[in-house]
Amino acid sequence: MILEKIINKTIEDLNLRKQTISLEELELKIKEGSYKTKDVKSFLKSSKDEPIRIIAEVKKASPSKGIIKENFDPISIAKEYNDNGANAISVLTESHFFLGDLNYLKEIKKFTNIPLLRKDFIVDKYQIAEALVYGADFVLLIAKALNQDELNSLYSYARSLDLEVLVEIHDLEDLEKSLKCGADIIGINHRNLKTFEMDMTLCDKLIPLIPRDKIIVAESGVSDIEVIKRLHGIGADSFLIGEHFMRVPSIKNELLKFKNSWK
Ligand SMILES: O=C(O)c1ccccc1NCC(=O)[C@H](O)[C@H](O)COP(=O)(O)O
Repeated sequence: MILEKIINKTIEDLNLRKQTISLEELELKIKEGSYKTKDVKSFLKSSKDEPIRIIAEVKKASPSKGIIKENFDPISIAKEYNDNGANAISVLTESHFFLGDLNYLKEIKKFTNIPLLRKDFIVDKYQIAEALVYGADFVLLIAKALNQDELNSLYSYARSLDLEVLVEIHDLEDLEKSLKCGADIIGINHRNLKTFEMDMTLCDKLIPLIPRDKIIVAESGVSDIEVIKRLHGIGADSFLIGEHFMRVPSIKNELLKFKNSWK
């Protein structure tokens, strides 16, 4: 199963990185440094002035599609996102299956004025401390990859560092877990991470069950202005879009089109 495979590899890598710098050392760095995070919720919550919020992803490859973007330049992609109305940038940092890199976060942080998401398979506090040190403003926690205690503990740890958390769900059981851990930002991933199957009707089933004060992010498979309009109409605040932006001739045009789709 792909999710298990990714997580096993993640843990292997993590154990290697811990030999170079320990969690205690990372935490000391955080204590002695000045790592200020942005107010992520204000960037992701739909408002009258700006109803459609976009989290644009820097994504070279994926387990379901293989290489998505040849001649991948994460810096110029992130610049285009930052300069053309994206509300946040999702930076894939997983290196084996998505060909991401933690250093992309650090580099992208230097010139962006919108929040950065560390998009990875987080199973350990260590990755959360790393996320802050490398420049993230928020982290992804995947409900399907964690039991309730793990989710609660990683969530609290992230919040204790002032990192916001996007809790990703795919079904009712995940939704219950996300609410129990106190998530304020809930991502509904249309993609089943175990089978890669897409269910673009998932928001219709899950959004009505989510308290109205939560920020809702529709994730994966979004490439169409009609889908954005429809999902916004039923309550989605933000849209996490990766592959589509990697394939279009002009990210700028596509971002503008999506952001204005409510008009
Ligand atoms: O993208 C995949 O194939 C994938 C496979 C297994 C686990 C996670 C996966 N993707 C992570 C994501 O959630 C997406 O990168 C993100 O939602 C953007 O999706 P898309 O717009 O479809 O690229």
